Amino acid sequence: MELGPTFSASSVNKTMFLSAPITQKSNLFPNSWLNLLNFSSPTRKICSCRAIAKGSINSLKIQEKVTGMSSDHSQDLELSSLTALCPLDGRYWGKVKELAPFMSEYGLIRFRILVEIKWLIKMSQIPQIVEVPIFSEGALAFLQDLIDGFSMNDALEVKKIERVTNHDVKAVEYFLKQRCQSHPEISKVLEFFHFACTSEDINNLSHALMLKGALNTVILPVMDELIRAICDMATTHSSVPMLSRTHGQPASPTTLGKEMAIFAYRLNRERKEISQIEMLGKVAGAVGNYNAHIAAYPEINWPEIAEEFVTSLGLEFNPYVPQIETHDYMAKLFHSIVQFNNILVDFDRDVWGYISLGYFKQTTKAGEIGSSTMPHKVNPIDFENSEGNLGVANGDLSHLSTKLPISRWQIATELEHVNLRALSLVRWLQLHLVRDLTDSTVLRNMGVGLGHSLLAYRSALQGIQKLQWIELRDTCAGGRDAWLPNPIKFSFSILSVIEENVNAVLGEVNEAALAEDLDKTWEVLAEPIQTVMRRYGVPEPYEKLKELTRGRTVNKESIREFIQKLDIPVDAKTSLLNMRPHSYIGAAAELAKNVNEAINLVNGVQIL
Ligand SMILES: O=C(O)C[C@H](Nc1ncnc2c1ncn2[C@@H]1O[C@H](COP(=O)(O)O)[C@@H](O)[C@H]1O)C(=O)O
Repeated sequence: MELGPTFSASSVNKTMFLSAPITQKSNLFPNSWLNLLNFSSPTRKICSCRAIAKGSINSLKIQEKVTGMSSDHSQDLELSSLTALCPLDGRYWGKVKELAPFMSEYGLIRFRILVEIKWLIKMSQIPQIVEVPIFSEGALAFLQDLIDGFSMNDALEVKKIERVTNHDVKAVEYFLKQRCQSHPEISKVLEFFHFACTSEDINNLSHALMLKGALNTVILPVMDELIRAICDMATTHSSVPMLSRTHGQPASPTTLGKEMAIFAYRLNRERKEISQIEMLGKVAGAVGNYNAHIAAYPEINWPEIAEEFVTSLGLEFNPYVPQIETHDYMAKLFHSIVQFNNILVDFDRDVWGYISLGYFKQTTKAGEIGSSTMPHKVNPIDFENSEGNLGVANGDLSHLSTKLPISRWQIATELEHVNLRALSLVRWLQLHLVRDLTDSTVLRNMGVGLGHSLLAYRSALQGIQKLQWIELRDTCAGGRDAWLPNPIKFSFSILSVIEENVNAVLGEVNEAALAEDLDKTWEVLAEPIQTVMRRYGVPEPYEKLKELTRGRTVNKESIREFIQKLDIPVDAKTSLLNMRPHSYIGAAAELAKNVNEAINLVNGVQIL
């Protein structure tokens, strides 16, 4: 049960070639053909490279001589977590396997079985179809059992049939007919399995159900967990002052919590979008007009039946379709997940930066290695893993969302501009196909995009859990209460401290470091001072502050001296004199504290 398209050991001959750069040109492919291949997803690169590889046996032999490695290991290899080409099915299986019941080949067959059976039952409920009488309780239970009891052996049986039919949906139909042959009631209506259907009627409904199941059961709950964790960071550290860095330079202070709240807010908004996307379905036959249905039973209102059926599966009805469900909702869904993932990349990079600045310390685990050569290091590998996987996920999901809504005819128009060789291929396709199957193989990669997303969410969560915030001790040097609201927490990394004494050492050592840090940025008060001066009509406030601060060393004394000389009301002056970089945080603390109410967490809301 793999998340990526299956590559059996025997089909992965010449595996070594899969690492060949995709730009490598082969004699087998004219350049113009290479232009036609859209290599935007890793899995498709592999498929295409396999084709290129077939013509490259000679270079394999050369490679063998150079490396001294035997090239043909593939003969001995069986598919396992060590030989899987897709890391989701190998290295990361344990972290993503919950997706497999939905997103694998097994999952697809399972849902096809469900749809075919439900359609047969629907036929039995249409009064005009007298040939399929209402099923008895026993027959219904028998059919339900085929759905509920669907097993790996059943899936293998379907695959066995597919090896003969070379048609994956027909294989499911034959499997069901075989299974029901012995049932006295159902055996009489076997030909009403897949009645008037085209394969896409079964496929599109299965794909929608697979996606809905995977999102509701696995993806959305983990997204929620992640948003909750970031919200917790926001509220817990709502009042921890932090220097902002616009353009990487010290800027007006904020709080760490408020910066986290931004991410929680953004992620939550995208998550909400995802849960509001309507999953569409169709069951309108080979070209979307109920042609076969009407030919057999002209008296039935088939569009109505189709709508009833699609909605009974918990999906929205799409009434205007060609053969395929047009995949627009999928494009929207994958785009939204890409957007969610992009926000998370932003989060990962920011937290990575904060770790690097020493704002966070990461907990260590006995036995774990940070760097193979620099023993002191605790690398932010979880955030790096998350960012990397989000990139892979977005590559896949972006391709799905841009490719799926396009059918053969639009592609033909585009390709006409490419070159004449392409044109002749496309013309051939136009003449010979009423629909193309490019979506079929691409759709098998939904699990790849979702799997890498899931892995990235889990890595980010793991990274967050490892972040350690060290509470400043009450014993810290005085003066703190003047500028820090309680409870005060601040974190910082000290890469070189002795682990066992970490808390004791940090409380003291970093109190000094913290004070020094704050004293370094008194220039950030230039903004509030010049703004208060504007209020009280002091001429050229900006210019005066600029003269005082820009490119100069500014400290508490020089700032205070400047304020003392200002011709502004006493209250305003006192308030400015009391201000410190740490307290100049605006509404950041309140914004962070209120994040839960502000974003109206959609935790647990599922796609209906
Ligand atoms: O109801 C139909 O089948 C109508 C037919 N259109 C098809 N619709 C859906 N599936 C079809 C279609 N045609 C083939 N196949 C089967 O799809 C499978 C494609 O395999 P892959 O490229 O690995 O995804 C692979 O198993 C194919 O056999 C048409 O002629 O319009």
